[in-house]
Amino acid sequence: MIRGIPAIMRNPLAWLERVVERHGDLVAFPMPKTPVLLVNTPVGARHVLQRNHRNYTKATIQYGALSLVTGSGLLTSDGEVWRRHRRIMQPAFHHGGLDQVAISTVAAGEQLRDAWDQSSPYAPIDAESAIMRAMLTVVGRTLFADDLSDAGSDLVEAVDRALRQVIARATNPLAAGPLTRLPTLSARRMRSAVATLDQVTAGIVDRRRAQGVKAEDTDLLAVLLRAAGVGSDDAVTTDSQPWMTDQEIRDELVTLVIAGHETVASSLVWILHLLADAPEVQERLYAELDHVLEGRPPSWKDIPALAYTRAVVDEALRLYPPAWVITRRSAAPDTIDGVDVPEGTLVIVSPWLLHRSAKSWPDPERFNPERFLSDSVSGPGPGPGPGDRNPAYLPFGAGPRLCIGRDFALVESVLLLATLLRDRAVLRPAGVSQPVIEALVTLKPKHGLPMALIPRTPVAEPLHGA
Ligand code: HEM
Repeated sequence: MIRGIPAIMRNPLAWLERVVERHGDLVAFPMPKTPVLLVNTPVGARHVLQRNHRNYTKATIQYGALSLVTGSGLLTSDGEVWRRHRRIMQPAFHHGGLDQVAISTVAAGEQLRDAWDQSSPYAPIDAESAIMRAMLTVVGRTLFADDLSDAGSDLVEAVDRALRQVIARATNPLAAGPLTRLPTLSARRMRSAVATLDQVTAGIVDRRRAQGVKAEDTDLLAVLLRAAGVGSDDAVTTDSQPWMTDQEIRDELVTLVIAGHETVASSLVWILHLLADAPEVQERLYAELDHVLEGRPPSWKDIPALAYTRAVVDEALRLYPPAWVITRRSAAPDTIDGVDVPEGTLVIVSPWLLHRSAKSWPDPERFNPERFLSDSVSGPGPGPGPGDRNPAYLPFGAGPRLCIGRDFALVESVLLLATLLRDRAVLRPAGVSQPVIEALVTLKPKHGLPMALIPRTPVAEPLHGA
């Protein structure tokens, strides 16, 4: 594996594909100090993430590198700290708050349409950076009750800089450990990006402390501040100690800024890319949007009727899972799918591989939303869709560490897509080449994604079954 480091760093997705092609679905790497096991069977992946999750921690290179930016937020922490934080934060992700997510998403989508319209008549804009900023404003409004639009560009840029350093360290074990403390250019870049994140999150907290936390506030920041003893007599405490320190609040805000906008933006960008090359999927999607919305902006209550839109989102998450690799470390010896796993093994599960395996998906490379269409009459709302029945489908992970923002992300994705395309068509401009995938913390198009949104006439054909 050490000899393979340049290849991993150059193109980790191609490297993973080559490994399973040559060595099968359970691959043990002969590493001198740390045993490493790539697990590419649905049963094995679910064993690690779900069935025997207690034996698998996040003490991995991937999460160690990420924690240099997020500290011990929900994504990177383990054990008692993780359990306490998840319990405190879960209510802010309750379904009751999703209508606010819907309102903010549609508002951000309308702004995005304006940006497209203002670029000299229907010229392309870089969908990647525009969607990234839009999703950041949704996170700001819904989770922190704050307007992040002014800080947007700085924040997006700081997150990008920080995460590039994270991935450089995570894909190159030589860059981890004591080397991270050397005053290299990369370390300086990381420090300056983290300083920007610190500054923006401190600003969010200061503004909210000054404004006060009301008993009826249910946004995430209110929940965190209450746990730190702010704004109410019944603050969540144990032995008169607040449940959260200022540092813990900072770590969770940075975690949510990163986990909450970059992932959703990544999935939306790949949806536009896939749609641009699939006229028949566009046609069916537009037929549903015309039928349900009749040209008006969507709202929360339209979601159950937007079943095909949701299937497009699910299928894009299959082909381009933003979290393309998930790692764990075994705490005690175990057996995965018949393979012995010594204590301390670094286990790698890749949704990218599992989602494109011909053993689990017929015609796996094809963009075919139909495979996710529900048989149910009411259509899917937020929450698990029919695709979740396939054990090889893990875009949001599995088990107790399942993404806390899954329903939040699905509402955002369905409604942003519906807002953008309710009377527009997405088009890859002539001369713009296919994007090159860059596997960073999420999957990104290497040089952005220039796309045009052009007005379209309503689809004449009635929707099948409508
Ligand atoms: C399409 C969008 C998203 C995808 C594909 C995604 C994917 C994932 C995955 C795979 C995990 C599990 C990682 C592991 O097991 O190691 C995860 C965890 C997490 N996600 Fe997401 N996520 C998305 C959106 C969001 C959003 C919108 C938020 C917040 C608003 C969020 C916050 C988190 C947090 C805090 C965790 C850690 C949960 C825990 O361990 O308790 N994610 N996400």
